[in-house]
Amino acid sequence: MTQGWNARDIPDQSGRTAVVTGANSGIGYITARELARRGARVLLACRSEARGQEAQARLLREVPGADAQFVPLDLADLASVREFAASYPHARLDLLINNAGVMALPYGRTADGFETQFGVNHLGHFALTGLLLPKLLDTPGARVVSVSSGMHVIANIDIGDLNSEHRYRRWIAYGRSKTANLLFVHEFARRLAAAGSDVIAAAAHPGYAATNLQTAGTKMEGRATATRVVELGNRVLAQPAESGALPTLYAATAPGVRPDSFTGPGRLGWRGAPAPSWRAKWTRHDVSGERLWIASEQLTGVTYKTP
Ligand SMILES: NC(=O)c1ccc[n+]([C@@H]2O[C@H](COP(=O)([O-])OP(=O)(O)OC[C@H]3O[C@@H](n4cnc5c(N)ncnc54)[C@H](O)[C@@H]3O)[C@@H](O)[C@H]2O)c1
Repeated sequence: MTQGWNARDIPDQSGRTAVVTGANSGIGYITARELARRGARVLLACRSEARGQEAQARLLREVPGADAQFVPLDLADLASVREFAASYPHARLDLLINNAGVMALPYGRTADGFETQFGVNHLGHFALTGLLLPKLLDTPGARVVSVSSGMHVIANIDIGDLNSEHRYRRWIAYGRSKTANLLFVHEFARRLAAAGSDVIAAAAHPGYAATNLQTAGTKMEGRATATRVVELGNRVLAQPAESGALPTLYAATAPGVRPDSFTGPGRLGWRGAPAPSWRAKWTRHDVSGERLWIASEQLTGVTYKTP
């Protein structure tokens, strides 16, 4: 069914409004650009003003006449998330693409004291989605796509140590944050169905795509050799960000996408056309999903108001 699906297959998005987090680079930028190319109004929700403005200018060069605007959003700061949601200017929100992410960083904390990977990849998006939920519920056919990763398979969440305070292993923390993305989608989809809402919560996995993601940590630590090795891997093994964005674009726009589905990069698991992706059993665990949800509400102070 998804055989050979590519960006040309994105249905017309005229009249639709999309928010893409982390839209200044990599998969987020391509996602924003292709949605805009199909006629969507796109808000580029980015942390850095300079990079956000640059991305907006680049997008307008690449898609002349596009309706694309940078809006500041720092997912590592709940005040910024609240400000973004409170000043959201449009009546409708058709697509919320929870794409921004960080990977394998040295231990750090967000402005609110959460471990950075859990805080940005999961909690920031949890708060953002909850605060924008009234707009999503008011928009027929709205979808929320969370960009997870095949790397979720390396770690289940540890509900007793969500901020990795007892022990921090950077890759495990990344895997946990990506499991949290999938558990969030699972529990959100369950809650939406129970409320009789037609909002679709789905997840995507880009495969291995050459972006800034892989070198952010090594650059932060000044590890030049490691950075070069990772860059070589990106050149030789990875697919371009254009291909990495396809599962997200598919989950966001293709007809027939199911709630709580996980679209990945095809049979090989790391590149190829969008297809249903394998996911670890623990990402569909109802009790875990509910526990993570309750903890996320407590940590962020954001309570979801489903009808
Ligand atoms: N590239 C891959 O191979 C790959 C594989 C699996 C999953 N992913 C996922 O894809 C998503 C996109 O990553 P990418 O590969 O395009 O990397 P990228 O580094 O190019 O993009 C990540 C984006 O997130 C933004 N971001 C980081 N911290 C933020 C914050 N505090 N507030 C707002 N924005 C913030 C960055 O500025 C950047 O724009 C991530 O969620 C990542 O985990 C990527």
